[in-house]
Amino acid sequence: MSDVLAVNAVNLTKTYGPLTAVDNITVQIGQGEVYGILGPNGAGKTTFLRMLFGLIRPDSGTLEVFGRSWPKNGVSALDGVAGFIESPKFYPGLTGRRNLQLLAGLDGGTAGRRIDEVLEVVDLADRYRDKVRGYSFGMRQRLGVAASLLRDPRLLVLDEPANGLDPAGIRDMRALVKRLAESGLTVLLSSHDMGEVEQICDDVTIMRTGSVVYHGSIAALREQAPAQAHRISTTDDHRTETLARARGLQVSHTEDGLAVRGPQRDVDALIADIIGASIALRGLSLSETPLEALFFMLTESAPGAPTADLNIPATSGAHR
Ligand SMILES: Nc1ncnc2c1ncn2[C@@H]1O[C@H](COP(=O)(O)OP(=O)(O)OP(=O)(O)O)[C@@H](O)[C@H]1O
Repeated sequence: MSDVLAVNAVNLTKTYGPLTAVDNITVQIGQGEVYGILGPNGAGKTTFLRMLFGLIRPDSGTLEVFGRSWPKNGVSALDGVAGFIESPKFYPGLTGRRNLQLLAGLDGGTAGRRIDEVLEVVDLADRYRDKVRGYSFGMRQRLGVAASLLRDPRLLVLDEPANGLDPAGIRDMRALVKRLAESGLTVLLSSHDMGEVEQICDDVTIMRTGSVVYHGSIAALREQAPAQAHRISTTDDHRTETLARARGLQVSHTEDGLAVRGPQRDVDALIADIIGASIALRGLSLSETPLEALFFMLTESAPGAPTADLNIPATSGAHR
């Protein structure tokens, strides 16, 4: 496999009037990687993908896909790239197979011969005769992946593929993306869900209001994640806080009580202390997972603060 990066975006910026949607970001994805672009709504993920597909032009910076760029190579910059931004669109009155035939006709080449194979890959082989209007949202998303696979891509780009799916649809879509990734395809997936990216991707760029706040491996990010908090609410949170601190636990205040972090045995001892002190326990639950907590810290706190606190410079984990 060549050393050429699947995606090499350097110092990309895109503005809309006064708004900087993407602010000087660098994203480098090796061939065969399963890469996540993660961020809350408005972070700039879709704007980045639009630039990658040549739908909009960056104000500055360079973007190469397998060594090709729009300014130098025009539309052939997209050779080997397939995917969809937001939701794929189909003719609802035509069957899934007919829709794929029309797309294969536009693509030419060997695409037409791959229709049955790609329907099989996305688990729609038994529904290909049905009209798309009868498909669930998840089936349409999977048909979108099938349409992308018709082009036999080397890079598959998926913009929030699990968005709007029910739990079963999310499970099926994740399983599909994992299978595709295992087949050696380079996958670029945008998402606002840390759990999804953690399950599927090896590496991630986390964005917030147009900027990169982290890029590197999920494994390196996991090492920085804080301990999972227990959310506790009682009839006397003030005394509970004193008891928790006496146990050496970290305590912060939440909307409905306290968030307590520390070794499980100390949390267990605290619960016994609370009951021993005749304080009634009203609620006890685990907060978001450590990586989710880290994601919120990176994307929601004051600019500059999270990365400093967590010792994660925005450019940490540079993998080349
Ligand atoms: N065509 C446009 N004109 C003006 N502003 C835009 C345009 N496209 C995007 N923006 C703005 O750029 C910012 C980034 O939007 P973008 O859609 O890239 O974010 P995102 O991370 O994909 O979020 P979402 O998950 O909500 O799609 C937002 O503030 C958005 O309102």
